[in-house]
Amino acid sequence: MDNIHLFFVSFLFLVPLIYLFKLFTHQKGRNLPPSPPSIPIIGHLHLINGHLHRVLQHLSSKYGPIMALRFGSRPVLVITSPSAVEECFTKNDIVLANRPFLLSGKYLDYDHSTIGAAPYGQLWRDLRRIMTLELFSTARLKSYLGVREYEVRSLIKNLYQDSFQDFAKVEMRSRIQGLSFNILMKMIADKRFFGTGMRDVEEAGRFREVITDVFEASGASNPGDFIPFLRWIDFQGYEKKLLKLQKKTDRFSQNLIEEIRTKRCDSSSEKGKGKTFIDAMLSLQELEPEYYTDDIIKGNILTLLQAGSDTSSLTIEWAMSLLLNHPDVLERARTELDNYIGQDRLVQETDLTNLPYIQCVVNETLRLFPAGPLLVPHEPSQDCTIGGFHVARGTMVLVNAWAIHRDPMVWDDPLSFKPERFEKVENEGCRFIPFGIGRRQCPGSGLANRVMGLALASLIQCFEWERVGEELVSLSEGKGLSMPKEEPLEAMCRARQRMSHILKDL
Ligand code: HEM
Repeated sequence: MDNIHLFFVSFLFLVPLIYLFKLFTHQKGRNLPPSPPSIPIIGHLHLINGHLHRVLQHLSSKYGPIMALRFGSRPVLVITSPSAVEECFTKNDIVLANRPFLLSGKYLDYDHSTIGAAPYGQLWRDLRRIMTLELFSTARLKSYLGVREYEVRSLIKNLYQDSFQDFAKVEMRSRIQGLSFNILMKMIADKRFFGTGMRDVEEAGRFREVITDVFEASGASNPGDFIPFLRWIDFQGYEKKLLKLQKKTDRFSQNLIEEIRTKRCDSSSEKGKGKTFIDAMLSLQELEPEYYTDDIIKGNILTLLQAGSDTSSLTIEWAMSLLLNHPDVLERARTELDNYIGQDRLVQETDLTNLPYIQCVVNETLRLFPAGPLLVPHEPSQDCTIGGFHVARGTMVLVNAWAIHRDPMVWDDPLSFKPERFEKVENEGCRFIPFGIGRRQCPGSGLANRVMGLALASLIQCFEWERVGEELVSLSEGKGLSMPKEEPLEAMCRARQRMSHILKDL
């Protein structure tokens, strides 16, 4: 046997042996969570075929609500019970506030320098503070109320033009995506794209497609993240794909920054400095240019668009699909609106606190179809215990919110769509976690709830809705981290007679 063959044979035998030895010595004497049998090198990766949240739910039903897996060389912990979630994000909240380093974070999060991907530390704290102040505080949300109402009205007006005479078949996905994208773009760059008839629409359309690709490429979908050897050879060309995506998103966000920079230069007065997220970041850049670089700004623009636009629009699309399949629920929501608002004006965002059933519909949709079915992966910065089990530093922790939301031990009749279940309890605790929990929980939940509530309420108040055919709207899930509906929603829509006098003047 020549040297090369000898090298490969020893490699084949030695690697699994070293791996098993390391595993054994590290784990000896520790109380480890239950785990399915694994295969050397790949661990449990061979079990992952299909939607990850579904596969993990199936495995957890056999191995328990705190289950250990290994994706190649990376240990993974899967949490599927409210009590374990509570322990993770109360006692262990700081330890678990870290994020794992994944390859997508290198390219799409500019070396993990965005609020979503940054490790728990100073940069993350600074970004979270800035975003709370500039985008998510109650005062900030109030100042953007006009933007949200304007965009929802545009959606309604647009639908009215198609449906004022009779029932018309309408495609909903692109309309709703345009709504949430425009709202975010106004907050980020004081710009709206869709519905303007501007040349930017094409550019934004392309960018929206890129965002969908980003969702597909982000997170735990790259085998090279788990088996380092595959990364060396760029298995399936994943790294190349990320690089290509990064180039596209980079150009888009750099252009936005340059536009605002030029506006700020043209106007020397403070008044010329706008109130957008980019303005806020550029003001900070003037004070600390080496800390708040263009790359940091670009990464966070992309994060906001990725985290904020598809999540809300997909949820509205799921909600409309569920309502079409449950006309009784739709009717009850409409009665609530008619009773409280009447027919002399359009519903406004400030009405939402008086429309509890609409909020129940939103919550029930988020329970069945959470846009982050596994939240975003967490990673303990030091060894800790969860449910009495030892969890090593560096383990990727996945919380299966989707499975908890559908657990019959936790919810009554969990697979049925029953918004009224949210009428009884004020605080659902750790069994309802569509926005995560703890210090890394979604900072955009207030914004999302306002947009989803107002959009749904307006669609219900102004239009009659029917399914395109006899059969129910399909509720199959498509590919992607945010669990989109597989087929874009189409529905029959007709403007309500009693609202026509308002709709025709929009
Ligand atoms: C239906 C709408 C939404 C859902 C279901 C949702 C869900 C989530 C979830 C599950 C997480 C991860 C929490 C964790 O790690 O435990 C998250 C994080 C995040 N979300 Fe949302 N989100 C929504 C809308 C938004 C909006 C509108 C924005 C902003 C415009 C936003 C911005 C973020 C950011 C920046 C993070 C990362 C936070 C961090 O790591 O510190 N989200 N979201």
